[in-house]
Amino acid sequence: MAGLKYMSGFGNEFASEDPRCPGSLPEGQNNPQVCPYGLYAEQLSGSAFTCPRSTNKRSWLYRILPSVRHKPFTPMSCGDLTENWNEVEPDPNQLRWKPFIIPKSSEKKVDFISVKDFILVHTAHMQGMRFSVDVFGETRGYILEVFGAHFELPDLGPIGANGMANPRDFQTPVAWYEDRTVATGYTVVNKYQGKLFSCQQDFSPFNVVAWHGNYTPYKYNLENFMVINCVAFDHADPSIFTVLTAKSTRPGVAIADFVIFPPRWGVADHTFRPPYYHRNCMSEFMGLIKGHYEAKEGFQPGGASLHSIMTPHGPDVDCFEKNSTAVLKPERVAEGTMAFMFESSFSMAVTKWGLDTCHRLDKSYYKCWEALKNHFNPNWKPSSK
Ligand SMILES: O=C(O)Cc1cc(O)ccc1O
Ligand SMILES: [Fe+2]
Repeated sequence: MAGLKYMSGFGNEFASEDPRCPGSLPEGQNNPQVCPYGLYAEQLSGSAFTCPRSTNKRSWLYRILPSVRHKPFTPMSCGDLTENWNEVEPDPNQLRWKPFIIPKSSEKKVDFISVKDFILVHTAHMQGMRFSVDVFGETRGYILEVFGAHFELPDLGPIGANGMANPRDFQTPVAWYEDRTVATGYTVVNKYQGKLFSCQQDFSPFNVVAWHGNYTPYKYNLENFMVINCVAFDHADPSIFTVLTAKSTRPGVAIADFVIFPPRWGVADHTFRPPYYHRNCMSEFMGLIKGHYEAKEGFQPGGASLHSIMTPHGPDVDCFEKNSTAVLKPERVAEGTMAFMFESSFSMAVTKWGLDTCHRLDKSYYKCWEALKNHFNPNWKPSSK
């Protein structure tokens, strides 16, 4: 929304009133007998009531009409969205998708709801905050829906008190309401147990005049990430680039980590600088928002890759050969690019649409490693330093 103001901080207890209604936030209590301005009080719980304070999330919303005033939900077409994770056989191969096609403006309009299900990591069912999506011009996006935990900033350990994604760069919108009814009504879509349902109501759901709490939407500009990188030798694990983590109950093991590969300096000495070859007990789903990913040609903006649990992967042959002989001097890595990874301790099932119907699977992906040569020399001798 143009001109919308934001408050800065991550996970804060915020309080906000639409400036058109001063005093709309009840003072000293959440649930007065009658709310200021004749508003309705509604609590939105993002955690069990009894979660410890450190993980308890809830907000109190003061609405023109409460969310409950809607016509009954009825099932709607789910399109290619699925909740059946057994519809295709598991595939442990390296998978890569070409950029997903943006429909021509002459074709049927695609709205957010008909967007395909890409990755869904789920441990329990939980519904969340209502939102609308508006885009300007041709747009692609990636969505990660995490159930059972909320994203947190990762601990910084020896890095210290500052760095990586800094809390102040997260922005939460201030209260803003619209008091609108439209003849055609508003459609609210609810994803419930993996299926879509819709209901009609005659008033705007964006009718919160005042609110307080710590369960809020937020936005974060990835360019604000304070990048840490190796300044001596060897390639650091990509956990140094974690923006947010949704923790599981096992310490250090994430339901999902959101990791980025931002522009940075590469200065490591006597090191093969790009990502190493590896097999990981976590699943790695990657996307490229813009630019070029250092370890792979053929990974295009708007495309994606999935390297499943223990699936071997790493730099393509050109990247390996070039970087094995490169003269190492300080250089900018990933300038003008933004790749990311959703890393999860869960196995990821790919939908029928993703494997088949979308026709974007790059069937020749495996070939990028085929020309890797055997450089083994049994007579190799350490060179004198
Ligand atoms: O596979 C990938 O490209 C992501 C990745 C990057 C890196 O620098 C180290 C490990 C890793 O999984
Ligand atoms: Fe990887």
